[in-house]
Amino acid sequence: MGEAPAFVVDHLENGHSNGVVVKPEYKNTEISVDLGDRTFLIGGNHERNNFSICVQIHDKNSDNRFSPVVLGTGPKPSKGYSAFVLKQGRILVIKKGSTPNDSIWFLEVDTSYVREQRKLLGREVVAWSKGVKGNAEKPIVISGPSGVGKGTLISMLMKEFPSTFGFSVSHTTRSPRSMERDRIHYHFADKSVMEKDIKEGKFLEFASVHGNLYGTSIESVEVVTDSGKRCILDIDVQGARSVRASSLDATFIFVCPPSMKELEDRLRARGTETEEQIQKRLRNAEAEIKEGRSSGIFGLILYNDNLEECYKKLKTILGLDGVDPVNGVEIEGIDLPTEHTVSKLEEKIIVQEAGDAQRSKVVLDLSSLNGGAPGRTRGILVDAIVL
Ligand SMILES: Nc1ncnc2c1ncn2[C@@H]1O[C@H](COP(=O)(O)OP(=O)(O)OP(=O)(O)O)[C@@H](O)[C@H]1O
Ligand SMILES: Nc1nc2c(ncn2[C@@H]2O[C@H](COP(=O)(O)O)[C@@H](O)[C@H]2O)c(=O)[nH]1
Repeated sequence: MGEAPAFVVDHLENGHSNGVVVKPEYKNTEISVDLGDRTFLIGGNHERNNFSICVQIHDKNSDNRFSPVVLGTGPKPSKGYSAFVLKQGRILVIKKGSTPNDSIWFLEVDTSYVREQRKLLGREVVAWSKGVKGNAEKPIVISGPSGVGKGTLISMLMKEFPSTFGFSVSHTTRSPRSMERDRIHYHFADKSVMEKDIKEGKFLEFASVHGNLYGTSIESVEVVTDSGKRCILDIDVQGARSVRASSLDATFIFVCPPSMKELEDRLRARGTETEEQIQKRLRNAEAEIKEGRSSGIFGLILYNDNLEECYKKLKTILGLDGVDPVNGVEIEGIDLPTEHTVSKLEEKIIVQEAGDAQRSKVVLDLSSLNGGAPGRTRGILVDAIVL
């Protein structure tokens, strides 16, 4: 299928008022993007005020204008936008006068992730994904029964490679253990709040595990990827299955204990659960190990018998043998001229500095895009030219 034609950027004169005060500098900055029998109205900040620009949909057939569920953290309001319809149900949005790390965004309106979420939520859905230069390593999903040593292995990895890996801090409704701190080990959440956030599509995955609710918010993954680090998720098998079914491309690792007896000994020695909870976790472990080994979710299975040996194998499969632990991946932002005009030539976007003096030009090559919501859109190749 060919690429849809570039759309027309309309600056709507009147903005929209539904009772929320709009900052004067962001008034009248809404743009409209035509896509089939719908117009996407992007910009202004009448709904979410200063936090993220607003998205509304105008259905041309019914002449109805409504607000979809907007997933992901979107761009902050700006003094102007340009947009282009790309193939595969995405709209490229370029901000004027923004910081390098907030300049390029993709609004997904009909990608497989959006279609999946639409089905799940039973409502119209769009999703924001920030555009970043180059490619980063895939997130790592680590699963395994409780007490097998996932947390221990992840801590070793983060200690040795502090600037390479970042931990996705999950939400849970279970109570904190004595050494656990809110927002470091988990976001300890109220069940009703977490359920509401799940309904609003804020979670990449969630599951009921050993009697409590656990989940990975989209924001938790974004925080890590935005810091330029490779994201590690410590989640149960049900969660791993959901991530596998999502559009997040990840490396899946399952950790097995040497025996059930050893698993039980480790859980007891950890001393964090009551006898009743230990029994529940051990009962669940049998099914988890069976599924972890046979479901095809996990591309890699590690046996955590001797901790040092297991850690060495983990580093080997992550390609970390002989890697300098100090240097992490750095994601650079995309620096655009503050005032600019934008044009599109096939899969290249040309951003030209406005004005008569020596003008700089930035060419964004979108031919190798990958990733996308939930998370970042990667693979933008950038050429900066000073004329
Ligand atoms: N290879 C090993 N040999 C002996 N003890 C180990 C080994 N790996 C981890 N342990 C110990 O086992 C206990 C459980 O480990 P850890 O807390 O990392 O498990 P986990 O898989 O993260 O559990 P949960 O899913 O409940 O969070 C800890 O006390 C840890 O020190
Ligand atoms: N599906 C998810 N599972 C998660 C998440 N965070 C943790 N977990 C799993 O829960 C059990 C129990 O953890 P504990 O801290 O109470 O011992 C463990 O297997 C974790 O992997 C999550 O966000 N989603």
